[in-house]
Amino acid sequence: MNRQNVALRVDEVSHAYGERQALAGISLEVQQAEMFGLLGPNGGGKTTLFKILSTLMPLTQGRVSIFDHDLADHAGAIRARLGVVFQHPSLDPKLTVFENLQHHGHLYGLWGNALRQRSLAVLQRLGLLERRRDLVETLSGGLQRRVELAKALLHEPSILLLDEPSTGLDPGARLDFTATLEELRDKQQATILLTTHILEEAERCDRVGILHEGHLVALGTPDELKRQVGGDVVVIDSLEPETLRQRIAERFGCDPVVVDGNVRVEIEQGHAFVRDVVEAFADAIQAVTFGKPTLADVFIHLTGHQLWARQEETSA
Ligand SMILES: Nc1ncnc2c1ncn2[C@@H]1O[C@H](COP(=O)(O)OP(=O)(O)OP(=O)(O)O)[C@@H](O)[C@H]1O
Repeated sequence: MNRQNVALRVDEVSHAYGERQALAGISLEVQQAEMFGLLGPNGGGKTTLFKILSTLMPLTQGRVSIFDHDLADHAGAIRARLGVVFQHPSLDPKLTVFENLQHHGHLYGLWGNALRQRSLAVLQRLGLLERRRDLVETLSGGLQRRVELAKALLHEPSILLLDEPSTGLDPGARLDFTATLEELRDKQQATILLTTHILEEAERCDRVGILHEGHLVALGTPDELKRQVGGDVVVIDSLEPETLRQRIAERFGCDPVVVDGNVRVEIEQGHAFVRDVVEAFADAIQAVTFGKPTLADVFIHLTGHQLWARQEETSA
């Protein structure tokens, strides 16, 4: 990694809420013009780290620097260089898109023609110019998120921090929003750090850090992380998973595990294994799925747990 181009450096950051250790010695770097995703299940520590980085919560242990400004000493200077999109809506629904931007601009000391020109430029960049006179409450969820982004960009920040930006968006709007972020990275050289528990969003980041119980359990490009999982992933639904797990281990000399009531095998040549396992244990198998590893498989591989509960998977 080129240390010259580091935009954000997190060094051994820990945080405890009373007895509960929410972050345990997190270190990572985000490069300029990189889109970095912090992926993790609920409770992993994403929001805690996000709050520290966005200066909402004091840093109690470790170091954070943003463009070589130390967070502990220069929180004010850092705040001016951050564009933050929070998980919860921060727009006034009864105002127009343009009015929302004007109010936000005033908070950053922008006024008059300069603010107007900058608002129009940001709206243009995000494809919102035509909608500037619309009340925010009349916009779709996806468009409202884009207005949040416009707000965050108004003071021309050096780094964008986004907390679960696509939560609540339908898959189409989510793809659209991620494409907007990619465009900002590619055309404006924007540095982006986002938290997410949505796989598709993490897959499109340049690099991903996986947070689990306050620890950074993996860090790398999505492809690098997926290569940590050996071969293909076969998941077998069985009424007696533990018995089947043992029988498969004995018969095939592999190392299956039971995760959430399913037998899970990481194996090369998964398609051939599926054929063989079904032939060998047809009586004990309800269903089999097989595929290339995803980041969810990386998480299981590293922690032995699912990234999220089943019902969230379908509704996310
Ligand atoms: N204000 C608080 N007081 C006490 N414990 C807290 C507080 N905020 C968070 N925690 C705990 O710290 C741990 C990390 O929480 P955090 O909100 O950072 O995780 P997260 O990955 O952002 O999860 P989520 O996606 O649910 O927001 C969790 O165990 C959580 O219960």
